[in-house]
Amino acid sequence: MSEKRVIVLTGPAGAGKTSIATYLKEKWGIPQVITHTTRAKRTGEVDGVDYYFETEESFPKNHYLESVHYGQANYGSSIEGLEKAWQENSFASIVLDTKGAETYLSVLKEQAWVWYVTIQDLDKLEKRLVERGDHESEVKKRLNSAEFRRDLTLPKELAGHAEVLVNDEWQLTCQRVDTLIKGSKHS
Ligand SMILES: Nc1nc2c(ncn2[C@@H]2O[C@H](COP(=O)(O)OP(=O)(O)O)[C@@H](O)[C@H]2O)c(=O)[nH]1
Ligand SMILES: Nc1ncnc2c1ncn2[C@@H]1O[C@H](COP(=O)(O)OP(=O)(O)O)[C@@H](O)[C@H]1O
Repeated sequence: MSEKRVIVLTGPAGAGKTSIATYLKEKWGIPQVITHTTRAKRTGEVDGVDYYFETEESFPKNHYLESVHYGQANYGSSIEGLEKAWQENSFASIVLDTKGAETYLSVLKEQAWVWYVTIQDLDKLEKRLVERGDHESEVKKRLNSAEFRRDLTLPKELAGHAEVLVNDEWQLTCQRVDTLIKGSKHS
């Protein structure tokens, strides 16, 4: 398969988008497009690996395919970041909020393969964020943000254009991911 494609992982915070992006890299060698953000680095996060961490001054200097304000911070995905991942592999992944996913779909059309990641019991998202090590005050702000609440449901613009992955049981999610990837290689 030579045509370039990008798996767009979207859905609410804590649903498992980053975990799936890591699995795609480790199991399938699918590189992640690194995006830019002005939010503070969390413990364990590495600049250039998890995000390019930017200041309010440096953030506007990049060339964005799309950018959003999410919670308290700015986030943006650059054309250069996408090209860099595509140089490594014709298949890449990117983690975006649903607004970014809509933009990616409208710009890249069938090159964007949207996966909406969610869980059945949405009340469990808070527990996952706390267990991930996020500061409790940050978790509260995140859960109260309009963007978080918006991303709890699949937007109508993405309905019919997205795979829905219910990430309750990690092993089952891995099996679903494997099935999707194997299927894509025959299409
Ligand atoms: N549109 C868009 N969303 C992004 C970008 N980078 C990250 N996001 C999304 O921004 C939201 C907040 O990300 P983050 O602060 O890492 O928190 P998390 O969702 O709790 O892991 C998530 O929904 C990410 O998918 C980007 O470049 N563009
Ligand atoms: N199926 C699962 N069951 C329980 N915990 C999970 C599952 N998938 C991911 N997690 C954990 O939940 C937390 C949030 O996952 P993460 O991938 O960071 O979500 P997101 O990128 O969507 O915000 C992490 O600590 C992760 O290890």
